[in-house]
Amino acid sequence: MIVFPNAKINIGINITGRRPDGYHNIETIFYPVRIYDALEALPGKELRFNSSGLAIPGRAEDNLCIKAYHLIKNDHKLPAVDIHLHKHIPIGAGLGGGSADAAFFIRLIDQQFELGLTTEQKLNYARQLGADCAFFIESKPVFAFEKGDQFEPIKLDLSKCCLVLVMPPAHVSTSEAYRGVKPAEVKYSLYELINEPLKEWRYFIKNDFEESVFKNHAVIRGVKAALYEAGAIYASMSGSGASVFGIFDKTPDLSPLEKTNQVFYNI
Ligand SMILES: C[C@](O)(CO)[C@H](O)COP(=O)(O)OP(=O)(O)OC[C@H]1O[C@@H](n2ccc(N)nc2=O)[C@H](O)[C@@H]1O
Ligand SMILES: Nc1ncnc2c1ncn2[C@@H]1O[C@H](COP(=O)(O)OP(=O)(O)OP(=O)(O)O)[C@@H](O)[C@H]1O
Repeated sequence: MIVFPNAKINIGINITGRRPDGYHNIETIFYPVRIYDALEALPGKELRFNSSGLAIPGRAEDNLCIKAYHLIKNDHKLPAVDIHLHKHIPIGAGLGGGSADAAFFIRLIDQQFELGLTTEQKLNYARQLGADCAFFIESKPVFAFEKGDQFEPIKLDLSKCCLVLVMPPAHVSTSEAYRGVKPAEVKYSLYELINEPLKEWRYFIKNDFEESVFKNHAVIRGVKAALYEAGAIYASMSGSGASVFGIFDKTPDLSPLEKTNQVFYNI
């Protein structure tokens, strides 16, 4: 069976507090976008993982798909599987690529081997693999809170807009990005702010990582500014960076950015 894990963007992130488990409480809007990996798993002689496309840092046995396999195998009888991942979602981008692979792997194993997992069971496996992972079990627009793995569905449809994503030549570590932010309670929740008209978002909806990440990576700040100059209605870094998305009412001309960045149109 083959599945196509998609990336996400975060529209706003408020980091509201530190948790006793070392993580942070956040609020964010997750929105699925059309940048995909391809992931195949077939019953095999032994558990194997290989990949093509973008090089994935780290050892194959630490890949989140392998971790997901072991997690499910603790509770269910599973045959060995031969996994192939074609990696296309930029890594270290704030697009949740690794988390998407893990969640789609859980979905694939459930279907292929008819485990009959409930959504709640799949969410529980995903939550053990990473904070972003649970979102990809359903991969629908949601307001997320606590660690970013509890959800409230929202009605948000940007399909009439042109979404553009720019990946600059920079890499941001998620844990380092969290260390750079001083958590603060918010007066108005993103759950309400997201209902404001799109043209107002730039004045109210912020990503708390931007301030400290922009200090260390001027190139990312520059990309956001360039998107507004090109006519974006709203632009923001996604997650802890380094990618930046822009929402436009028509396809912008970003050819100057294409010289030094990877640009994805109509995501
Ligand atoms: C920045 C976001 O992408 C926004 O959606 C996520 O919060 C990050 O999610 P993720 O990459 O799946 O995060 P994990 O792999 O679970 O954790 C990586 C590191 O980020 C920090 N972390 C993550 C999530 C969270 N709510 N609080 C944290 O402090 C922790 O230091 C953790 O060691
Ligand atoms: N299937 C995978 N694809 C990509 N990275 C993976 C995968 N499995 C494990 N990893 C590890 O996770 C790290 C980055 O993961 P990912 O691509 O999710 O980060 P990101 O784009 O910064 O997303 P986010 O911060 O939103 O979770 C890589 O450095 C790699 O070592």
